[in-house]
Amino acid sequence: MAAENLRFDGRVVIVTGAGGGLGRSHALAFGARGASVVVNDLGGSTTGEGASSRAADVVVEEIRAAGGKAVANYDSVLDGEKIVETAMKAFGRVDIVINNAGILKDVSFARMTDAQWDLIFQVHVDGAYKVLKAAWPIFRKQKYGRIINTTSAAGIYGNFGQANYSAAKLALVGLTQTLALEGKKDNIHCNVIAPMAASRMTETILPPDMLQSLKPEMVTPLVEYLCHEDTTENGSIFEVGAGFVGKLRWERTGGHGFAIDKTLLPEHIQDKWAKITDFEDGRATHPTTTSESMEGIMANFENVSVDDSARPKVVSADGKVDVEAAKSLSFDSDVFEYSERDVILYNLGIGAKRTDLHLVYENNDAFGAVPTFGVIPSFTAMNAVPFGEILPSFNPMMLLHGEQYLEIIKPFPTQGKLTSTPYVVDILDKGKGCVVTIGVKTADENGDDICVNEFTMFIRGSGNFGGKKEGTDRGAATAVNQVPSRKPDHVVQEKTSEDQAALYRLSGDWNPLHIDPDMAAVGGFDVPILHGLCSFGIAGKHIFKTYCNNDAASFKNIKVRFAKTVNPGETLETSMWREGNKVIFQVRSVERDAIIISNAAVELQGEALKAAAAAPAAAAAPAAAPAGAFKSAAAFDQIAAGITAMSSADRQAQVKKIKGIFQFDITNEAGQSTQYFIDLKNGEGAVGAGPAKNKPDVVIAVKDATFVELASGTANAQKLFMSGAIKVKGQVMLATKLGDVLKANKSKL
Ligand SMILES: CCCCCCC[C@@H](O)CC(=O)SCCNC(=O)CCNC(=O)[C@H](O)C(C)(C)COP(=O)(O)OP(=O)(O)OC[C@H]1O[C@@H](n2cnc3c(N)ncnc32)[C@H](O)[C@@H]1OP(=O)(O)O
Repeated sequence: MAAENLRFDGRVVIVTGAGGGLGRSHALAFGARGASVVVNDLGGSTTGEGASSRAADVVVEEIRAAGGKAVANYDSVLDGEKIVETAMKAFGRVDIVINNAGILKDVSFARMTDAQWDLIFQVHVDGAYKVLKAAWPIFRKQKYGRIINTTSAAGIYGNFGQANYSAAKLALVGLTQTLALEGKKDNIHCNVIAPMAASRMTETILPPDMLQSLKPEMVTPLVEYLCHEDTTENGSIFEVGAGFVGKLRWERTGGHGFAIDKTLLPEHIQDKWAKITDFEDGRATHPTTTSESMEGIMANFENVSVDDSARPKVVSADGKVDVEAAKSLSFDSDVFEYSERDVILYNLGIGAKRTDLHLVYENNDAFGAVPTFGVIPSFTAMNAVPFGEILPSFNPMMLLHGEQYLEIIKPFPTQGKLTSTPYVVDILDKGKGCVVTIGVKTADENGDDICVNEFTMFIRGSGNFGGKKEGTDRGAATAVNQVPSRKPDHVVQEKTSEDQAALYRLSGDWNPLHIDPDMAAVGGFDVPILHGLCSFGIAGKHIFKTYCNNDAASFKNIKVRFAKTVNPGETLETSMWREGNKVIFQVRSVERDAIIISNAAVELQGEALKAAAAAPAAAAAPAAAPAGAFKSAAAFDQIAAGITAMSSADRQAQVKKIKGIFQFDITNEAGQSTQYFIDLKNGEGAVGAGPAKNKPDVVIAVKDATFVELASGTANAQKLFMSGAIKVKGQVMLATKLGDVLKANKSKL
């Protein structure tokens, strides 16, 4: 139990409406702690009818019986000066005013009369004013005063049937905050409480057991604390009841500043509504004064935009595009705040499996985003670009993502707040369409650049506006990245899910083209197509795993061209060729045998580059091979890649055409020789020492009679062959032709 050292000896307190409920509780408490109390109560009903001296007298008696000092006052609060006069006559001073008196006239606004409105304002607002107006000169003169006004949750939040009461109660908040400012220099403090307590005013609306826990005595201690001479709190709002005490403050969103020299239309407000109302974007503030409130508005005084005469006009009346004018435009930045959940959602959106713990489990030591995540923070920044103003014609449903370049400056943290700023890089006229490239710079919380993107959009049917056809050379961002003529060094296949676009869009690209069949039809597609950036992420993930050992610091940049659309559910095959510090790649839709990503490359750096430099280059001269083995690792790899690259469905299709048999004589280290073969007859693979059905169709190596399956063990099999541990005595025979991939490699064996 805390020592009761907050005393009010020598202080004089006026408590209005002190005949019962909260007022009585306040009066008794102050009386018990040494204050002289003026117990004011008109003795009317909760709705303001009648008057009697009894209620105040009873409380005065209670205080006196407990050894305290008190006098009664029966005046209406509208006669505030008489209440103050009572205090001055009885005790010679006033130190504290508790404006507690109040009545209700609840009725729906539709049925409310002027009298009901006026009466509530009179008792609550005028009454508080009258008492304070009389006490104020005394407070100022004695350089001391403490005031508590009583508001209500109904005033702060509104309450059905209490339009009059809500309005009056919130008026008391404004009164409090202004008196706090005006009284401060004279040591007059004013606070306002929104109590929830059982009283004559609440007993009709709350159930009895609830009323029991809402004792007025659970509110009064806050009033006592705020009124003590040592308390400095001033101008604050508190919610209090049933033992809970909390302070309230205002919160304002970061908002949006519109240019002050342009006509502001409701449509502009509509466009920015999400930003205007966003409390979660990290820009919200808690103004406590009118000057803090004005700061946002004052800052906008300088928000002079380029108006029609000053702003560079990008598209002329005859539809010509001034690219330099477009480049000179600046656009709003966008803040992207993300958590580990967003990282996981992105990784899942580009096909991460539940077993890829480093991509889907936040507690995994290597947890992080696939580096292609770098497109996500910048994506929404493009919303600030008025495509309609900078392009000759713009129909979002005719927009296709054409190319993407992403340069990673720093690996992405697994959570953070990033700011992205868009700018126009180029606008080209390709005849069939207009090609616009938007750059986006993204910075971390320290203001350091973390990545740069270039989004190239192809707007079909918007070309032929007399613009330039060729863009500038921007190095890796515009590199053509032709694939080498040799077979790929690595091939990875991944079947996308039918639901891939539905999942990927949750990472921020809400374009209906990818989900809504009707919108897809407007764009000329049979079904909603997959996001370009989803295929981009899937391919990036393949390279990240194959060449970077999932180390984000090894991934410098990536550039792709989206050559054809992809439907969710298709199998994507990424073929990769290492050329110096680049991994050139392309992505094929296996089902349609169509290249869907072309002109693509990832530049490596750091560990991945060192590892790649140390590894035998795919195009290097064949290594000296042990007798009987494949002539080079590359030759083996190419065969392996060729076979393993085929999906099961594809293999079935291939073998229907070829009916080929691979046959091997393989001698193990003990010199035992066995003939093995792969039978690709009739669409089924079989492996073993004799024809057998229903066995894997890609097993071609053996050590000590243990099969090594190429689909999962290419590197292992290669090592065994190259080390000479397994000797191929005879030669790989092709009984008949074995499809494009194997046929092309025959000569290399
Ligand atoms: C608002 C905020 C922004 C939001 C951004 C992203 C929103 C996303 O939701 C949208 C998407 O994800 S759409 C899905 C991904 N993209 C695709 O599927 C596009 C696939 N590509 C195509 O269909 C064709 O390449 C196609 C149609 C693009 C071009 O094919 P063709 O018409 O056959 O063109 P072609 O004759 O081959 O070439 C004509 C000239 O154009 C250049 N070009 C071709 N493909 C390009 C491409 N993908 N990107 C950029 N330029 C391209 C060619 O080089 C050629 O130029 P030139 O005549 O100078 O040689």
